[in-house]
Amino acid sequence: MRIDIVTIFPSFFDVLDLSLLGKARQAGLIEVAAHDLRDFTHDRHRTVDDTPYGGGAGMVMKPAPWGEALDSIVGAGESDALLVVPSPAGEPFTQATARELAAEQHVVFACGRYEGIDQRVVDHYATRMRVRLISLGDYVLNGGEVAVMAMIEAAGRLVPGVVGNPESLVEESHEDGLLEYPSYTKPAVWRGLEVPSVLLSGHHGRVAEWRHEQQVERTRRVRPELLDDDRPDAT
Ligand SMILES: NC(=O)c1ccno1
Repeated sequence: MRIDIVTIFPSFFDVLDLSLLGKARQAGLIEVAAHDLRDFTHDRHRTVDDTPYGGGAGMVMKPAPWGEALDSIVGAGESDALLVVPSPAGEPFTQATARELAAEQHVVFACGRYEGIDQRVVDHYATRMRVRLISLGDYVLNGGEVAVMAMIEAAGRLVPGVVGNPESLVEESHEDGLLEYPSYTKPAVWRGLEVPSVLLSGHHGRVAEWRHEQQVERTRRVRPELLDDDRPDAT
């Protein structure tokens, strides 16, 4: 999987050299490159924004630097790459979205700042490639960088070979539509709190049943909307 990120803060993504994703990059499972949008400006101040047509507060990111930056990544014609633009106006980012991104060969992330990117950038590239506006949630960030970091983390860990034990990806929140069950490790008693006895029973069938019950109970309590009516275990 190849990831390109266009941002005015490329060093923000230096952290991707660490931990699991860092190892995945060293192993060649994921390639990541951050590009400075200001490298695609031509004035002394390396200007990337201007006042909005129609007035209003804030500044809008100019289309020209974006066009040069994105063309430097995907070329001048059509592209099979996916352009992702983090935006509060986008579709919700879910585990299913993470899986979809993980299956892509090439994802280009466009990190907007200020009041956003001139709409014509999205409109133009939508004629040449797939474009998705994606939102982390119903709140506004100062820019797309934090959202892109979360998306890269969520999708990157699903790329085959990145996580050592693929089994650990299966029993996680949202993978099967439920929140994950509570986990425990040694000691069996900690500050007077005991590990549920079923987990000490060695009876795998009972442990699996208890864990599923815990998933349904936690989901019903915290995220009842995830328990759609036709789930057999939603009753
Ligand atoms: N909610 C979001 O994903 C977002 C992206 C940029 N600003 O907000």
